[in-house]
Amino acid sequence: MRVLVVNAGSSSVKVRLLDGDTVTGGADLPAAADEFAVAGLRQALARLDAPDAVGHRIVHGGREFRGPVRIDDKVRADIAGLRDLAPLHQDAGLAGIRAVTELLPGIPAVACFDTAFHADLPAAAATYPVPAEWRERYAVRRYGFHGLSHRYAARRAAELADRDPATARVVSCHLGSGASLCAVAGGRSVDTTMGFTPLEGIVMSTRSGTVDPGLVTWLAANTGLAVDEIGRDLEQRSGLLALAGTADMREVLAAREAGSRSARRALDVYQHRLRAGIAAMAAALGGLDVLAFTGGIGEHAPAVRADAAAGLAFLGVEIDPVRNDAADGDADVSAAGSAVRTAVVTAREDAEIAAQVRTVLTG
Ligand SMILES: Nc1ncnc2c1ncn2[C@@H]1O[C@H](COP(=O)(O)OP(=O)(O)O)[C@@H](O)[C@H]1O
Ligand SMILES: CC(=O)OP(=O)(O)O
Ligand SMILES: [Mg+2]
Repeated sequence: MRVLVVNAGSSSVKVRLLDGDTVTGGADLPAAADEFAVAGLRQALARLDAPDAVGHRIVHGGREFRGPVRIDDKVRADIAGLRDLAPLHQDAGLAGIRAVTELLPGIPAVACFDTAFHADLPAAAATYPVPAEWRERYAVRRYGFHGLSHRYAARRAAELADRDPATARVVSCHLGSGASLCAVAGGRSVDTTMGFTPLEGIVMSTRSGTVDPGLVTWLAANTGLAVDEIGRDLEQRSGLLALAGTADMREVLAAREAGSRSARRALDVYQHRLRAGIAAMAAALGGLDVLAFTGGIGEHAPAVRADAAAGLAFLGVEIDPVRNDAADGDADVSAAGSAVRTAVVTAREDAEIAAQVRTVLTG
C-alpha cells in the first residue's frame, strides 16, 4: 500500500510518499494557510505516484481520540472542535485534510494523533492538581505531544543500542523547533514534558516551555497585555528567539562559538532545563537504559548532545565524542562500556503514520 503522509507542523508541511518504510518522494511546503496548502500540495502531488491511502498528522486528539481513525465528516468536525487547545497546530492539520480531500477525493484518509501515544499515561503523570470542575468540565489534563515521533524513536533507539524495546527504559528527546521529552517503559509512554498544550516543558525555538503560571496572571493583572498577547508572546516570541535573538539552533551555536554572551546564556538555560527534564523522565522510569535524541536539533547538533550528556554523568550517561561528532542519522554514540546507551535517531513520524494507516485500513 502506497501511503501519502501529510505532516502539518506549526511552521511547515512535510509531504512524503511511502512504500513500506521507504520514502519514494515528497516535498516540504511552507505554512498551511488554506489556499497555499492546496496550491503547494497540487504541485507536490503532480510529481508523485498516486497513493492508495493518506495519513495525516493531527497534533491534538483531546479525550476523543486514543488511536488512529479513518477520517469522515464526524471525525473532521471533532478534530475542528479541538482547535482552541492548539490553534496553530490544529488549523495546519485541518488545512491539510481539506487540501487532500479536494485534490484526492475518494482516497481513504486516516488521522494519526500526537497525543494518542500518551492516552494511557499513569494518572499521577496525567493529572494537574487543579480544581475538580476544571478537570471534569474542561477536560484539563496532561495530554502530551510528539507521540508519533517518541514512539518510533524509543523503539529504534532500543534497537540501535541492542536493548529489547519490549522492556527497555528509554528517555526520548524530540528536539525540533517544538521540543518535548518522553519516558518510555517497554514501548509505553509513562511521562512526558508537554501537557495540556504544546507549550509546557523544555525550552523551544520560540516557545518558553514551563513558566510560573503566576507570571501569566500577574502580567494579565498588572500590565496592559491582553491574555491573547501573553499567549502569543509565550508561543512565538520566547525560547531561544527571546534569549539569543534567533530561533535557529545552528545560529545560536555559531554565535556561542564566536563569543556571544547572550547565545551562551540561551544555551545554558536550554541545557539547564533539558537536563532537568531528562532526569525527571528517568525518575518516572525508575532508571535509564537508553537515551534517544531525535528531531532537527537532536539529530544534527552534536554539541547539544555532548552538553546534555556532560551534565548527566550522574545518571550513567557517557557518550563517545568521536562517534557523537560523526553521527549523521541512526547511530549508537555511547562510550564503550557505558551501561546507559545513547542513540541518535532520524525522526520518522512519516514511517509511524504510514504504519498506523495500514493498520487502520487493513486491520
Ligand atoms: N545542523 C544543525 N545544527 C543545529 N541545529 C539544527 C541543525 N539542523 C537543523 N537544526 C535545528 O532544528 C530545528 C528544526 O527542527 P525540525 O525537527 O526539523 O523542525 P520542526 O519542529 O519544525 O519539525 C531548528 O531549530 C534548526 O535550527
Ligand atoms: C506538538 C508540536 O510542538 O509540534 P511541532 O514540533 O511540529 O511544532
Ligand atoms: Mg516537528
